[in-house]
Amino acid sequence: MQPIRLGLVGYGKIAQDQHVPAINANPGIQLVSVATLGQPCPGVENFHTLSELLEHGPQVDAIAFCTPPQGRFALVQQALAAGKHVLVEKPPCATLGEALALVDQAAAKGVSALFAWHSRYAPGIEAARDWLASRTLQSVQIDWKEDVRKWHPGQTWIWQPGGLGVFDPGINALSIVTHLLPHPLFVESAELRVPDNCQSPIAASIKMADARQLDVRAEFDFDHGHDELWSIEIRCAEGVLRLDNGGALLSIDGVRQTVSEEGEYAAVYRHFQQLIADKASDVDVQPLRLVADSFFVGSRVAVEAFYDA
Ligand SMILES: NC(=O)C1=CN([C@@H]2O[C@H](COP(=O)(O)OP(=O)(O)OC[C@H]3O[C@@H](n4cnc5c(N)ncnc54)[C@H](O)[C@@H]3O)[C@@H](O)[C@H]2O)C=CC1
Ligand SMILES: O=C1O[C@@H]([C@H](O)CO)[C@H](O)[C@H]1O
Repeated sequence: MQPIRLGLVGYGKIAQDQHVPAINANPGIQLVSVATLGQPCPGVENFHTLSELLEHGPQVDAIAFCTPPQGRFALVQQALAAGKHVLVEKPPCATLGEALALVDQAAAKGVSALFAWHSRYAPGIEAARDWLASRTLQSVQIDWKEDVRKWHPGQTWIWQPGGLGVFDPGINALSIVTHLLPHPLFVESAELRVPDNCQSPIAASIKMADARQLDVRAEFDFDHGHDELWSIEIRCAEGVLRLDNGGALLSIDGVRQTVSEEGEYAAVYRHFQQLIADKASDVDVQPLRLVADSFFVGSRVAVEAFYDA
C-alpha cells in the first residue's frame, strides 16, 4: 500500500520537536513538502506559502498544520477546498466558530480531519479512562504549570488576541478531562491574570462543573519554574486517580500503573492514518468551548508586564 503523501505547514518548534520525527518513524506516511515562513525543512521541497505548495509542489494526499492558531482557519479551508485530508494542531483555530466551520467543511468535502489534541494520546490516558468508567466521581483538581520561556521561546503570537496565552498549554489539560469524564463540563467562573503588556492571560483559575455538580477546578500558570507541573487528580468514592507528567504517568491510590509505551505524536499520526483508511474524522471542539467560555465569564486581573528575555 502506498504511503500517505503529506505536506506540512508551519515548520516551527512543535513540527521540528514532534511532528517530523513521528512522521519519519511511520512507514505509512511520507513527508514530501513543507510550507513555512521560517527556516526550511531539510530533505523535502520547501515553499513559503500553502498556495505554492499546492500549485508547484509534489502531489499530496494530506496536510498537517503546525502554524499558530491565528490565521490557521483560512489555511485549513484552502486545503479542504483542494480535497486534502487535514491534521490540525491544537487549538484547531483562533475561535470556536472557525473550528465548527471546519467540522462542517471537512464533512461536506468527504475528507478526513483530525483535531490533534495531542495530550489525549499520552501513555496513561486510556488506562485512566478504563478505570474511571466504573467509579463514582467526587472531584477533579487540575494543575497545569510550565515556563513559557522554555516551551514557546520568543513566540509573540501566544500573547496576542487568538494566541490564548496560558490556555495554549492549559487546553491540553481540558482536552484530557473532557476525554475522561462522562458528562459535558460547564465553566462556572474564571479569573484571568493578564500582564499589562499582553492581550492574553499568563495565569488563570477556573471553576467548572457537569450537570451532576461534579466539582472541577483548574490552576494554569505560564510563568512557572523550570520543572513543569502537569497533573490531574480525580477523587472517587473507590479511590484516587492521578495523572502526572501530562498523562505519561498514572497512579491509583499512590500505586504507579502500567501504561502504553507509545509516544503522543506516534499515536496521533497512527490515528490520522486510521481515520483516512476509515474515511472518518475526529474533530472534537469541547476543549476550545471551555476556553471560549472561560474568556466569556472570566474576571480580568491586571498583573505586572511579562518579558520573555
Ligand atoms: N511549542 C510547543 O511546545 C507546542 C506547540 N503546540 C502547538 O503547535 C502550534 C505551533 O506552535 P509552535 O510550533 O510552538 O510555534 P512556532 O512559532 O515555533 O512555529 C510556528 C511556525 O509556523 C510558521 N508560520 C506562521 N504562519 C505561517 C503561514 N501563514 N504559512 C506558513 N508558515 C507559517 C512560522 O514561520 C513558524 O515556523 C500552536 O498551535 C501550539 O499550540 C503543540 C504542542 C507543543
Ligand atoms: O501544546 C502544548 O504543550 C506544551 C508543552 O509542549 C508540553 O507538551 C506547550 O506549552 C503547548 O503549546
